[in-house]
Amino acid sequence: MKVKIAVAGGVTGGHLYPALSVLEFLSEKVDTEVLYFTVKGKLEEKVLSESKYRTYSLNVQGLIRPIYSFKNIPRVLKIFNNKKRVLKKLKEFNPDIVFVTGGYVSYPVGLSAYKLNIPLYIHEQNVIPGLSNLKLSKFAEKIFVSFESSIDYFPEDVKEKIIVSGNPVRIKTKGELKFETPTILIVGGSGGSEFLNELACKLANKMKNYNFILSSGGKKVKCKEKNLKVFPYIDNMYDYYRSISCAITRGGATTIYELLYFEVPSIVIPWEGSTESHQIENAKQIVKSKLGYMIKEKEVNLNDLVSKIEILVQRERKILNKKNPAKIIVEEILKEVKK
Ligand SMILES: CC(=O)N[C@H]1[C@@H](OP(=O)(O)OP(=O)(O)OC[C@H]2O[C@@H](n3ccc(=O)[nH]c3=O)[C@H](O)[C@@H]2O)O[C@H](CO)[C@@H](O)[C@@H]1O
Repeated sequence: MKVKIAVAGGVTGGHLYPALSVLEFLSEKVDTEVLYFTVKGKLEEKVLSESKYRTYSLNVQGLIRPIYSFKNIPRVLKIFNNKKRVLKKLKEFNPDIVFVTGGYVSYPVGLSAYKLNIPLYIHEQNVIPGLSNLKLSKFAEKIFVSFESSIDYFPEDVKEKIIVSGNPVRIKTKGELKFETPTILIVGGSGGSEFLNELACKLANKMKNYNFILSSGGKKVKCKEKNLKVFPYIDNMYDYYRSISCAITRGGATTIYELLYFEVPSIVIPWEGSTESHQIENAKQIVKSKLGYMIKEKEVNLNDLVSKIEILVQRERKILNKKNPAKIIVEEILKEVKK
């Protein structure tokens, strides 16, 4: 059996990695031919250049909020211009299924799938669904969500198509890591966070008996502390999640799901500039599952943070063997293709 699948979802790691996790699982099961719609110059073009998947680059931009801003006119025009290119490419490729994971690139791809009568599956990472996925939900055959509470945000007439699958986790390892000293990972999402970079410096300076690892997103780090190791990006997050004592992160949905999946004791400081403050809703999942704390940026206090870290690092870490949500989505894809 061979599956031809067209995929879109990127610009940030939060949209890209769940899609890649599904493709990895699918390729393990069956012979797979992939066409990935990418956004010019964005993260997915770099990551996918090292993969065996075929790509098709689009020159589109996301919409500025509020939506009815005149600045959006050229952006909407770009989306419309690209729609014709997508439709043509998709028709040529003629996939069995189209799978999108949100972000503005998903919209023209999902809409074209619907026009061409190709089954459309969508995955939403965030508790509050993104605009593209929400608009595409009525055209989709199946809608996968990471969290049960997302269901409330979808229109009534699409709810029967929703499956609470969880968020596909990417398992990429370079080998087991072992830390002698309690180690705290600080990561501000796929693009990094200047706020967390600064906080990492303050914490490393105040907590000399702990090791800190920071994924800076290539953004400036203004200190050189002995107990702070800085990487512009970490490729093998899987290895770190399994071996650290605790994490301090932003509230990106994919990061949040990974923390839940690997049961990492965590402190989440959501980025409040996110659309509709959706990172706050994501972060609440950590509190709900009693895995750690959510602190609003304005309420961050160094002494309070130190005591929270001291509590979290006491928790015992377990190595767990859970079902990857990617498997649930792959099973549904295979059922659809076999129809
Ligand atoms: C600024 C922005 O638009 N943020 C959004 C974006 O976040 P962003 O891309 O920052 O997404 P997430 O925090 O959800 O996910 C980041 C992903 O990158 C990986 N990673 C990160 C750092 C690193 O060094 N190495 C690495 O592999 C993480 O393990 C994770 O898989 O998409 C998310 C999912 O739709 C949204 O919830 C966020 O609000």
